Amino acid sequence: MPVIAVNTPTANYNVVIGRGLLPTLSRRIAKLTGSPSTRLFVVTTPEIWKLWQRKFLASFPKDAKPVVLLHPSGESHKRFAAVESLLEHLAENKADRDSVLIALGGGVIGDITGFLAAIYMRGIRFIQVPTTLLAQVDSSVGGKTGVNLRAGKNLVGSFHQPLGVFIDIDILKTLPPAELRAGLQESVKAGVIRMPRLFRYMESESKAILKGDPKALEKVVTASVKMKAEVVGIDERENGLRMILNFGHTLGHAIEAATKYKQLLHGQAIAWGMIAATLISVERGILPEADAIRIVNTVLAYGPIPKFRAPVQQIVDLTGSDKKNRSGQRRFILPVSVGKVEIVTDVTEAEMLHATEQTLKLMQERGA
Ligand SMILES: NC(=O)c1ccc[n+]([C@@H]2O[C@H](COP(=O)([O-])OP(=O)(O)OC[C@H]3O[C@@H](n4cnc5c(N)ncnc54)[C@H](O)[C@@H]3O)[C@@H](O)[C@H]2O)c1
Ligand SMILES: O=C(O)C(=O)C[C@@H](O)[C@H](O)[C@H](O)COP(=O)(O)O
Ligand SMILES: [Zn+2]
Repeated sequence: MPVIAVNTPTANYNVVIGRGLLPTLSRRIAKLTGSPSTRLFVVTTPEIWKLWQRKFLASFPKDAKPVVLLHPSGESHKRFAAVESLLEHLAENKADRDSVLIALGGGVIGDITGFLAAIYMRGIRFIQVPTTLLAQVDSSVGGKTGVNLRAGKNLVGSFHQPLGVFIDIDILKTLPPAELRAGLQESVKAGVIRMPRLFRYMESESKAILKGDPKALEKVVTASVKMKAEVVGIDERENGLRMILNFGHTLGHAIEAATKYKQLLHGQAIAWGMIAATLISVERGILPEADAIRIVNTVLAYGPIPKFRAPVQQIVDLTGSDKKNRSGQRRFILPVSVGKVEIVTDVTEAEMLHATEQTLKLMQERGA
């Protein structure tokens, strides 16, 4: 069973990856918290709870069942209002500084629960049990937590590392195919930015991966987590290297905001942004065309990316709210080969508009 250590200046924890982990959680969590009597609070969505509560609760003794807080599904619910109401529930249920929150869900639940843990009583512990592929390969690791504002994605939040991450590949069995694909697109990102081996694997094995073969998924998850653990270990608070994890996000996040978080899944918006960034690299002559073709084809192999409605100029304007910006300068992560990217600050508005239009055209041509 792969165990990947994450070591940052503020925390050391393990990401455990395997099959059949869910029914063994109670023992594992007690080991982490140091006491079987720690009060546990699970934050999850009604859909996930309905599907997985029996397996999740199986290992907890009758008198030590976690308190369950349900939060509605979807990116449009990753909002401050939800945080306030969940905090009230924690207080009503007498959560204290020794209590531990468990995020049982995708990235939305993980980001919200991590944020609750970061601010409730000025900070308590939390554990990630990611249930989407996207959360398993990316959002459950690294301690970025928070919510969206109308002006942009994740504009409020905190860095707060989990106590541990338990990834059960079996839980992906019930994940809708579009969610699986969107998660796989964030894994292609991991390959493009720093893991050419993962990229090649995803390029050649897309059939098995898309079928949901657990062995193939475990490989993808393990490689993606390894890459992320290494990056956040070097740069926990995104002062430099960690920005590479934002490949595809400058325009991707802008599209999510422009479409009010309702038309595309996060992974789909990022897939779109990765293609646009790849086209900028080609136009600049910093990425060989052959590599660009491989990147675009592999991103789209895990597609399609649904059509969305938003004015191109508005998308470009919204990149102005990106957290990577400094002194008004937009930052882009541009591929220079498969497995290597550069962080640049001089992409012009004209380049952004052109790449956005080119990407829209390409999508039309591919019927994506
Ligand atoms: N913190 C980070 O580092 C980080 C990294 C990447 C993405 N994110 C954030 O993650 C979010 C996207 O996360 P996501 O793609 O997991 O989406 P999500 O959390 O919205 O989950 C997707 C949907 O799948 C359902 N679902 C989850 N697990 C299921 C299962 N096993 N079976 C059936 N249904 C299931 C959920 O109820 C939900 O409807 C975005 O808000 C993004 O900004 C954060
Ligand atoms: O962990 C990171 O760092 C990332 O950038 C991972 C991204 O995939 C993720 O979408 C993250 O939530 C983006 O964070 P933001 O700080 O750019 O809002
Ligand atoms: Zn992302």
